[in-house]
Amino acid sequence: MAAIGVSCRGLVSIYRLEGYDVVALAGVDLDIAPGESVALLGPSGSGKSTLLSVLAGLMRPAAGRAYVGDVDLAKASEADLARMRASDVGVALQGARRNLLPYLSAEQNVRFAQRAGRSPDGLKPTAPREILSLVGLAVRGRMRLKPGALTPGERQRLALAVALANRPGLLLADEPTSQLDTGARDEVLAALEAVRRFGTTVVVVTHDPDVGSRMARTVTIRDGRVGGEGHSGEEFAVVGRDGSVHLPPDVLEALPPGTYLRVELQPDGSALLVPAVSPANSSNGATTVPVSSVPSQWNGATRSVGSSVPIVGDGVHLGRRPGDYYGEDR
Ligand SMILES: Nc1ncnc2c1ncn2[C@@H]1O[C@H](COP(=O)(O)OP(=O)(O)OP(=O)(O)O)[C@@H](O)[C@H]1O
Repeated sequence: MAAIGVSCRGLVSIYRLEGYDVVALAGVDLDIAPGESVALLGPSGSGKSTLLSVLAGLMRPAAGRAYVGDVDLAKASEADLARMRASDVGVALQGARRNLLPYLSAEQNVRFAQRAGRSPDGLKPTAPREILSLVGLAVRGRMRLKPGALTPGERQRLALAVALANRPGLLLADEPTSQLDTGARDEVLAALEAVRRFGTTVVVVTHDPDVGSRMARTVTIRDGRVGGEGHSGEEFAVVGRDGSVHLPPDVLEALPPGTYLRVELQPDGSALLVPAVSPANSSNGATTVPVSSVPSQWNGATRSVGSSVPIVGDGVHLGRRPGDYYGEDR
């Protein structure tokens, strides 16, 4: 199946518990192009796994829009979601063993997943060996082994193979490298890269910054929203639809919540942050936060925004276009 993209606009996701609700996603705006490879990073509890669950069609958006290809996850019928899960989207849950049947060999696990799912377009399923070869497991001796006899890294790659059994256009993997040593982690990363080259969009949740640094794009989720992005190793804050920007953690230390700021647009189109002692007395003691020259991006096209950049917290609005990226001053 051809690679499938993702689009979220103001995506809200809520766990409804007895007596109270937990807002796990609080307005995610995110586009992932078909064939991209993206790592979702962020602190524990920030909403990464919830986002994965929504994209997998396992949880409905409470508000906002989310599309996987042309499937509208808020409006799709249960049958449409089941179809999407069976053929369009492959999911590797956290913990390889949760994805595998312990009494079947590696090859049989893939074959079983093919029977449980549905071959795209009614085509004959791909030979399990071909899928196992994609993740580096098509070695006869290994294909015949049961999950318990494989190494942890091989088990994780088998979990990916099972998720790929029906050749989905989008692979979602939750912490595929957790608890692996460096060698096994690198093999899993190589397998994910092979999957992407094969023409599958890859979205991975990870705590491991090293894993993030090996993916072309990282998206950091903070407090249920997109808090920043990394492209080719460079970090950017992202202007949200409401004009707000998450402060990067190191800037937040210098400008803690509650800090009053003046945001000054410069003639060259850049902007400065000016912390103020108090709004009533902002001319006394105000200092300028130095910011650096960076490009910003809009829909993938790089354009210059000038010699300094704004870094502002919730409630401070920039009046720039939503989705603009700003580099952090380092
Ligand atoms: N089944 C659930 N019931 C209630 N609240 C939940 C449930 N799952 C997650 N949450 C809450 O939703 C928020 C987001 O959790 P989520 O698991 O998506 O974050 P995460 O970034 O994946 O965290 P981690 O990295 O620790 O897995 C957290 O406040 C969490 O406590």
